[in-house]
Amino acid sequence: MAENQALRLEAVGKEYRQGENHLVILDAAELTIAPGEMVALVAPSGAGKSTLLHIAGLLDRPDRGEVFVGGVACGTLGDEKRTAMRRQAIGFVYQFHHLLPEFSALENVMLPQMIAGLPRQDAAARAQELLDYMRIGARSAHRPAELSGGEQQRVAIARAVANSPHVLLADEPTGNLDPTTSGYVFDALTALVRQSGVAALIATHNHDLARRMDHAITLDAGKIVPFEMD
Ligand SMILES: Nc1ncnc2c1ncn2[C@@H]1O[C@H](COP(=O)(O)OP(=O)(O)OP(=O)(O)O)[C@@H](O)[C@H]1O
Repeated sequence: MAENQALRLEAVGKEYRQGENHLVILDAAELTIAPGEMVALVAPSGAGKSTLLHIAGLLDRPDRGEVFVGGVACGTLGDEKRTAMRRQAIGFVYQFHHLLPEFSALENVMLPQMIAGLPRQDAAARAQELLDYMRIGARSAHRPAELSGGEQQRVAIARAVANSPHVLLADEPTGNLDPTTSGYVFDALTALVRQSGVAALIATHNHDLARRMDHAITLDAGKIVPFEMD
């Protein structure tokens, strides 16, 4: 891949048709995110934020254009290869942690690695390392219900990068936290992105967080354009 392109959207188009209605969500949209770069996606409700994240995350296919993940063109991949690519090369973080309640923090971070075929011991070592990095290593035996909201979200972030993905997609990753906790979790997320070299696209309505990223973008009539903050 081009050194500076962990995620690239090239001339991406997406429309929804419902009866007479014809909704253009993405129109020749262009986006490139380099390894270790953080891009804020700040878009009003209904502008197409989820559509963009789903297309970048290979959960949905564009009508036109191409998505490159780690330099690989994903448009022509069959369903099985896309799923494998999604599991290996893309990490997701949501507003709510979606951790598995019956497993410990460590096991939650081990699981995606074991699904990818890593031996249990190696997965455990990597999971502990990531939890330590997220400053939650001492809580690795706790189940999600025994963790605070900020701690749960740290585990979810560690899980998202467990397979060393090229791309991290996050949808309001601190949206459920109070401002102080949100700031701490965002600090940990930033350190992890910089250290791991994952390319991060982070949807947020929080302008303070958006300001702390490398760029902020928004959607305007289907185009991806810079978001101007006041
Ligand atoms: N499968 C679909 N069929 C028809 N219209 C859809 C479909 N999915 C989304 N839309 C419409 O496309 C537009 C963009 O949807 P999307 O979910 O991407 O918005 P969003 O920016 O993520 O909004 P929010 O922040 O409220 O979740 C909306 O007007 C939505 O109603």
